[in-house]
This record gives sequence, structure tokens and C-alpha cells, in this order.
Amino acid sequence: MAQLYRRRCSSWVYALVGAIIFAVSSSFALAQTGKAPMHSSLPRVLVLATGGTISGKASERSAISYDAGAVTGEDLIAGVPGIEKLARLKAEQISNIPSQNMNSKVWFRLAERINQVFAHDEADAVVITHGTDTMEETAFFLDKVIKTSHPVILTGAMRPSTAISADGPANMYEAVKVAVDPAAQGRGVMIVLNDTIHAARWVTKTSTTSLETFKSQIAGPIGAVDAASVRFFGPPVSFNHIALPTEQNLPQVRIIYAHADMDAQQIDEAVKAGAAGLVIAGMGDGNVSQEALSGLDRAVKAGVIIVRSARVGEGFVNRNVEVNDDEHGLVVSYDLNPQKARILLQLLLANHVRDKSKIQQDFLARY
Ligand SMILES: NC(=O)C[C@H](N)C(=O)O
Repeated sequence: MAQLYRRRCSSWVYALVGAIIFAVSSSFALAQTGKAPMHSSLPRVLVLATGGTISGKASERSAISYDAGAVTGEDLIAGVPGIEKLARLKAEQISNIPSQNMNSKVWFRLAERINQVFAHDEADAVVITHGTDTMEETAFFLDKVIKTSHPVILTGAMRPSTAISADGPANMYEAVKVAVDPAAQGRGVMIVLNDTIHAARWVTKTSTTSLETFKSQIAGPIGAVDAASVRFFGPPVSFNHIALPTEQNLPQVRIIYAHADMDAQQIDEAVKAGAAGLVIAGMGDGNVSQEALSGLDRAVKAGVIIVRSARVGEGFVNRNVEVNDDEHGLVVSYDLNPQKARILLQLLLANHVRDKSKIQQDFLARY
């Protein structure tokens, strides 16, 4: 009886498996013969190429004496084997410059194009190829002004395409892999490089030449990626946004680097040259010399907004610790490094925010 029951059961299982195989093979055949391309269900990723070492090329097989911005976005995609299995890709050339020449004109072009792409459902995610020198600045600007749950990812390379062991193709592959991962939604603008995923707010370049150049101060990287997997270490965190200014000429905000023997000359000159704001890359927790502090007092009196940040690369600059910010009328940058503090102040001033306590609130990360 038990044997008969087992035999009946197994014939049912065979019949069921046979039916599944038939159904799967006929739908596969249909997909092969039908008009729709096999990969039409793949997500759409738009690559916006801006230049940088990832697009760099030397005249011989070398990493020395290369031109950044010699290879186009389309060439970049074509040079990454297997990328077409991850996504349907299209490329557009926004600029082709080394990122030491990055500027707010390109930032506006990127922001406007990305807003348009998502508003018109032209792509599911955007990957931006960019030089590494100012990648964190572009990422931060876009993170502030673009309000979308679609992934926007910047990637680049530390070695040009002609270098031995060029890192561009792997970074490009991994950036697209993260871009199409459902868990990447709602995480703001990210940088993907060297198997690591960083949030725009904390990421910074730390090494002149190492492949492991990007580190996330304060909070650490938000995830890891390799050829086989994408892993985020926690739930999405996104920050407050600011409207993309209507006026494309951002207000003049200068960074002044503090050092031993610091006087007030650079501060006074910046005010004379018409700076609307100054960011101090201060010593330690954002300190300047007594003489420079007097210069800051003069600048505040002249109506210039001063933000104290730090040159040390780690930790917060908090209010009223060694410097009495209330007394001197200063703003602190908290976790933002000087180059990001500059962008945030520019965006706030461009949006006509001049009230210091309001500016201070915007520097505090709000989740
Ligand atoms: N690795 C790089 O991309 C550096 C280059 N100077 C750039 O930022 O364009």
C-alpha cells in the first residue's frame, strides 16, 4: 500500500516537472522568435560622461603622461565585458574634462539633465563617469539639489585606460551593478569605486594615487559591491534637499586654509574681492590664530558669512568649543569638510538664505 502510494506520488511529480519544463521552453522559444529583444526587461541606465582619468589615455601602454578626457562615454561602456547583461545602457557626453577643471556650469548641466531624465521616465538610474579629484564635490552638489528615489551613482578611476591593471572597467561594471540593484533606491547620490559604496555627504578622496582612495569620514561606507553581489550595511539615509538655484552663477565663497603663523591677509583680501562667504579649513576642531580671528570679526561686520570647518579630515566641528561662535557670529560645518561646506553655503546664499541661524540649521545633517 505504502509502495503504491509512493509510486503514484512520483508519477505526479514527473508529470508536474514535465509540464513546467514544457512551459518554460516554449516561452523561451517565443521570446527568441518574438520581436521584443531578449533583454528588454533589463533596467535602463543612462551614463553621463564628464571626463576624468577613467576617460584618460596615454600614447603608449602607460599610466604616466596621459590625457584625461580622451575616451568617450560610449567607448567606456564598450570596454566593459558583460555590462550589457546588467542593463540597457545609453551614453551622453556632458563634458570631457579632467575633474580639476570641474565647475558649476557642468554641475547645473548634470542636475538639469538628471531631473529631465527621471521626469520623462527616460531611464531607471543614472551613472556619471567623473574624475576623482572633485568627484565628492559633484556628488554632494547633486545630492543636495536632486530629489529622486532613483539611484544616481558617480564612478571613475585612479588609473587611465592605458595603464596596466586599469581600474576603470571594474568600477564601471560595479557602478552599473549597484545602479540596477533594487536596494539602491532612495539612498541619494552615491560614489562607487574600488568595490565600495559611499554616500555623497561623507565621502572624500584621501590618497593621491591609491586605488583605495575614497573613504567615508564619520559614518564609514554604506555598502560593498563585487562582481557577484551588492550589499548595503543599513537602511537608506537621505538628507534634506535645497532647490536648484535659478541663477547659475553661484555666489563667491572662498576656502581659506589655516596654518601656523596665520595672519588675516587672505581673509581681508577675500572680503575686498567681494566674497559673499568664507569657509575656514581650520586647524584641529576648526581653529584659527588670534590675528585671523580678528580678520573674521571684520569680515562678519562687512556682512560676509563665515563657516568654520576643519583641515584634519575626521570628526565634527561643533559650536562654541574653543571659539565662541555665538560671540563672533560664526557658523560651524559639523561633519562637512571645507570643500562641501563651500558648496552648501553657495547653495543657501543662492537661494537667498542669509539668516545665520537658518544657515546653521542647514549644516546639521537632518535625516
Ligand atoms: N583619478 C582621476 O580621475 C584624477 C584626475 N585628475 C581627475 O580628477 O580627473
